[in-house]
Amino acid sequence: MFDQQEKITFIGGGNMARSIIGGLIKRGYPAHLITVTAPTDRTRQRMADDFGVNTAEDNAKGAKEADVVVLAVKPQLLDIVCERLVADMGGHGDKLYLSIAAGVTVDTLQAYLSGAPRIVRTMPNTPSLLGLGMTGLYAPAGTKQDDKLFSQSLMAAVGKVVWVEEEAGINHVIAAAGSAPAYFFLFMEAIQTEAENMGFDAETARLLVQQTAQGAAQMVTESDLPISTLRSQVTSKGGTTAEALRTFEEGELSTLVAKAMRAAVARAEQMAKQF
Ligand SMILES: NC(=O)C1=CN([C@@H]2O[C@H](COP(=O)(O)OP(=O)(O)OC[C@H]3O[C@@H](n4cnc5c(N)ncnc54)[C@H](O)[C@@H]3O)[C@@H](O)[C@H]2O)C=CC1
Ligand SMILES: O=C(O)[C@@H]1CCC=N1
Repeated sequence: MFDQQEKITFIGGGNMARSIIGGLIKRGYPAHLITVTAPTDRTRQRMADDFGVNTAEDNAKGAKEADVVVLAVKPQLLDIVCERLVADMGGHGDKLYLSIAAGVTVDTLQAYLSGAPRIVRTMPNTPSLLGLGMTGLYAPAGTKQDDKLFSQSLMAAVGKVVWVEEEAGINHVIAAAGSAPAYFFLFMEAIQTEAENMGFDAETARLLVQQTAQGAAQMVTESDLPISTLRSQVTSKGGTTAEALRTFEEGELSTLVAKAMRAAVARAEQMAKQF
């Protein structure tokens, strides 16, 4: 599975780092090659207990020996974290830096990392934890093939990957995949709530929604048919689904989804100017 096994340090042990690390360990990446840095004892302890990885409180200590550094802190912290990291390590160390941060461009990262030449941007999502992630990758012109291949194999270990040619494509991946699990969760929450209002207990309402969502997703995955055909197979003429879908149409659901995705892109663009 992993042709190359490098020492990887994750700077930050939050939701997304956890999802990727959990996925990597599940796929057999050696835990002793992974280090996570985080300021709180609790996060470090959980990472060590759950995945058997190394931990460090100090970012530079954790990253100094690494071949690959995954930047997994919030975008607004990246400047201070990166600048401190290279200062404490005495330079960027010519490591491969993989950023998962939304809205921070390669140029900006390079400036934060004292000109580090090996930077790849990735945009994963939380289902990586189950090996069902969807990640977009972007490497600037001139990136070595080895660095591209390693970044790709790392993210492919926790799901599917797509490369984008232009850096702006990362923002489109955010809208369609990075942020999108939350859209589906919101939809599922709404169904669950209304099922409860209709009289189902919470456990049954959750079962109804989770099994249906999983079944629908699996049908899309396993079928060659367009998604619209799968939809029409559920929609009997003059039946119940048609009425429900008509209600969505009246509420302009598709327009609303497009608007939401564009809002995600706009926010990423705004963040790129801000951070
Ligand atoms: N959560 C998601 O679904 C996705 C998140 N991302 C990106 O991943 C990055 C992290 O996001 P989350 O994991 O959601 O955030 P989070 O808040 O769960 O995790 C951030 C982690 O950084 C740690 N941290 C804070 N200050 C630190 C410091 N000085 N040094 C080292 N670690 C420090 C925190 O302890 C925390 O564990 C963000 O840049 C975000 O844009 C990308 C794709 C999806
Ligand atoms: O909400 C965010 O900014 C991050 C990036 C994609 C998912 N979570």
